[in-house]
Amino acid sequence: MAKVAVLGAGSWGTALSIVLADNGHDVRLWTHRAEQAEEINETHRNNKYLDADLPEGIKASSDLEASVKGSEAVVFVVPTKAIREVAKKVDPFLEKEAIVIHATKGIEPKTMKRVSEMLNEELENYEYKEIIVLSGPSHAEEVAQRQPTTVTVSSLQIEHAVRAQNLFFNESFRVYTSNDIVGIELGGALKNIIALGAGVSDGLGYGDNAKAALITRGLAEIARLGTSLGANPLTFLGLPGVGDLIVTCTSVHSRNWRAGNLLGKGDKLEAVLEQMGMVVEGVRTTEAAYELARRQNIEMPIVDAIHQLLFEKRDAAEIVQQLMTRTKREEMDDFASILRKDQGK
Ligand SMILES: NC(=O)C1=CN([C@@H]2O[C@H](COP(=O)(O)OP(=O)(O)OC[C@H]3O[C@@H](n4cnc5c(N)ncnc54)[C@H](OP(=O)(O)O)[C@@H]3O)[C@@H](O)[C@H]2O)C=CC1
Ligand SMILES: O=C(CO)COP(=O)(O)O
Repeated sequence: MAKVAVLGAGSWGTALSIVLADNGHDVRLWTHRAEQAEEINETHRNNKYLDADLPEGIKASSDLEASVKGSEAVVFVVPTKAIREVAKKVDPFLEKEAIVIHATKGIEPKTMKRVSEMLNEELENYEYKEIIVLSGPSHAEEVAQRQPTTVTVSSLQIEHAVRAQNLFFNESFRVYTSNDIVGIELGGALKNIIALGAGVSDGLGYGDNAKAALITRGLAEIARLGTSLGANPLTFLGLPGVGDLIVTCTSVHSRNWRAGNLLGKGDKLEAVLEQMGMVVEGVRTTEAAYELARRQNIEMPIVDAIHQLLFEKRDAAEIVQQLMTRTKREEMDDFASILRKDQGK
């Protein structure tokens, strides 16, 4: 069994630590707050973030060097905005034999970089092709209860993805592999924007028809942008694509859905984020996707609408009206263009 360092003691870092400890691994759950490490080690719980008893195999620590030293795998699970800071801090201690995995879902505003690209820039000894992402429809709350969950791990070097698959795979946590890291990271990050929209729709009092429309047309936007950036269009029909989109748009566990729901009910963004107390990745990813869509010259009306709501202080009901009254068009236009692109036409 391996020593594994999990960097980030929020809800997802804690849930992934449970999976690893269930598999018999010796888990170091690193937090930047010493008092949180003490609390976890004394109570075997991480109450602020997850309602679960933690297995004995998890030891929390605020000592980064001790956490990663001798680890066979290092798993980054801090929010996107903290990735560079934590990667810079951990770089001097990383041993080349360790595989680097991340389970963070976001795109960096301004640089428009995916998390694996940010890690590649910050970690001296790792090549881009070695970095692994873990993503899929997986709310921490259900993983902690060992409810059946499926995710995908991806790396350009498939043997790295297989090592991650072996590390996490168990009877309630089924892990697939893929080499489409671009599609998998984009699917996981962009669905958060659509989940904000699904929450807004519910907050406004709209029903299942509206939500199904958002999910379906949201998937078309994600696939259009993703394909323009080199992703395999089929990835968006998989777990880290439509799978994660469904779970995030329809679950009360989703922080993005919950934040959107409060916005739809009329609360202000700053108040909503303060109230959440956990990361709502879709907000910063909206900034990045809005710019990416312009750079790639891709039409993304739902992303534009969420951008207007979050950053241009537009009224939610007005934005829905604007989406509904866009120019008439043929439904499968976007898919036809994705297929043509995939076939090199
Ligand atoms: N929750 C889930 O079900 C899932 C989440 N994800 C993704 O995982 C990532 C992490 O999310 P999640 O765990 O839910 O977020 P949470 O908000 O639950 O926790 C974030 C954690 O990161 C810590 N943190 C924040 N900034 C820093 C920093 N600069 N240095 C060190 N630690 C820091 C926080 O510390 P502090 O307590 O001090 O604020 C906290 O422990 C996100 O990208 C999310 O999209 C992916 C799949 C499922
Ligand atoms: O990515 C997730 C589930 O797969 C978690 O989504 P939220 O961050 O919206 O809770």
